[in-house]
Amino acid sequence: MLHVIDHPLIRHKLTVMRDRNTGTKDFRENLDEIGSLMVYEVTRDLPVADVEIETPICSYTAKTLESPVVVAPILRAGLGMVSGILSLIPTAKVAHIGLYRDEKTLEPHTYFEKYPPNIEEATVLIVDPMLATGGSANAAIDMVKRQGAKNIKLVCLVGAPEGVKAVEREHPDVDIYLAALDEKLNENGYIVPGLGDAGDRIFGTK
Ligand SMILES: O=P(O)(O)OC[C@H]1O[C@H](OP(=O)(O)OP(=O)(O)O)[C@H](O)[C@@H]1O
Ligand SMILES: O=c1cc[nH]c(=O)[nH]1
Ligand SMILES: [Mg+2]
Repeated sequence: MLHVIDHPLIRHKLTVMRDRNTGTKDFRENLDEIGSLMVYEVTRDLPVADVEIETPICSYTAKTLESPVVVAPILRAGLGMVSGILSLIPTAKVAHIGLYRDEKTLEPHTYFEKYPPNIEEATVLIVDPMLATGGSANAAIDMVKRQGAKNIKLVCLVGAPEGVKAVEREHPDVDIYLAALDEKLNENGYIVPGLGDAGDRIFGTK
């Protein structure tokens, strides 16, 4: 299921990121802030469990998060969303999924993976600013499923309809969260209007 998280603050910050004149510092800061704003909606349906506590006044059956959360950024660009998410879920563990998209074939290639233990019980948030053809997201979901993860959400900033369809087709059990659903992909596989190459803009590599 696709959720587009439409909020004036997210729209405003995304506009700053889309602007070609925005430099690395402001691009990073806005990505971080949007990550925080999105995670509030993304975690809305996390399961909670009863816990017995003593307030200063009385005994009380309160609620606590039932299962751990793992944040799994797709390198490199996904790293730019991690600190914003951890600011709201500071106890989350972090997995790393190293993937790059071949510039010509647009096929994803894996170069690194590292996971915290007990990922089977966790809610896994795969994060990447860009969902273009969906090849990288599908590969990342395959990878975490191979580790035993069952409860997976995909959190991206900007998605193309092509990428959304590809993930919905291969992984109908994975909810997709976007800050914006853009128009299309161009002939080079870039999202239109998009925000360019997220990794290069975050890390200043172009
Ligand atoms: O949906 P897709 O067609 O697979 O494209 C999206 C992927 O491309 C970008 O990564 P890139 O390969 O540029 O790596 P980088 O983050 O290291 O720049 C982006 O961050 C996604 O991971
Ligand atoms: O528009 C796009 C598509 C893939 N990767 C990006 O960083 N941007
Ligand atoms: Mg890139």
